[in-house]
Amino acid sequence: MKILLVAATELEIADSISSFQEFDTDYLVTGVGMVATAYAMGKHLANNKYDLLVNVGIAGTFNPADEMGSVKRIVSDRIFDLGAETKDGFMPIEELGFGKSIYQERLPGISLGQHIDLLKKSTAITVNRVHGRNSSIEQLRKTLPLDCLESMEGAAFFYVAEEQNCPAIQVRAISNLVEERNVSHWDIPKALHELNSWLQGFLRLHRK
Ligand SMILES: O=C(O)c1cccc(C(=O)CC[C@H]2O[C@@H](n3cnc4c(=O)[nH]cnc43)[C@H](O)[C@@H]2O)c1
Repeated sequence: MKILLVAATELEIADSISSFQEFDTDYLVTGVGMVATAYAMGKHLANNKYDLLVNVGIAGTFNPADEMGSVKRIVSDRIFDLGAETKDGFMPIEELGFGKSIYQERLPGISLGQHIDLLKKSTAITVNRVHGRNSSIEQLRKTLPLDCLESMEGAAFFYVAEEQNCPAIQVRAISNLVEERNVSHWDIPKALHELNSWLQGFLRLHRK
């Protein structure tokens, strides 16, 4: 199976780069955010074809019960705030008639086995501005499922996979609770360790 690993930063996959070389697997570092992700993927996929795209990274969680470092499979991801403000609220892009904001994992008739099946499934939102103020987080909690993650790339990754009609999965390890900004609470080393352990196991099973 020809796989492309996609990550926002080199830091997120640094511990697996020797495995990519060992298993002859391509990887793409896009830069942080939806615009950088869509541009880098579109450019790369114009000249390269894959059987599976895999987006990996760290993420924030809205669920205080989630353990730092836990690895989740994002099955549905929404471009947050894509739409228009109205007098009393918000009109999503779907209602405006200009497209959609929710994108899904894509595994048409493909089984990737237990290594992916055993991961806990989650939904996510993808943001340009990381939530870090109590008032906006409290507001958001009223509308989101508790089991929801936040990243800065995921929905853009699924968008490009859909445009390219290519199978795609997204796997993220939790580095922080979405709370009032306090980076000292984040556990990026644990998230990176768990993410890369998962990734190396996955590559071993799905090498070319
Ligand atoms: O310093 C900060 O406030 C800060 C905020 C968000 C992310 C970072 C990073 O250094 C990592 C960038 C990377 O991490 C993903 N990520 C991790 N946690 C979250 C989150 O709570 N909300 C949104 N994105 C998150 C994101 O996908 C970035 O690519 C520093």
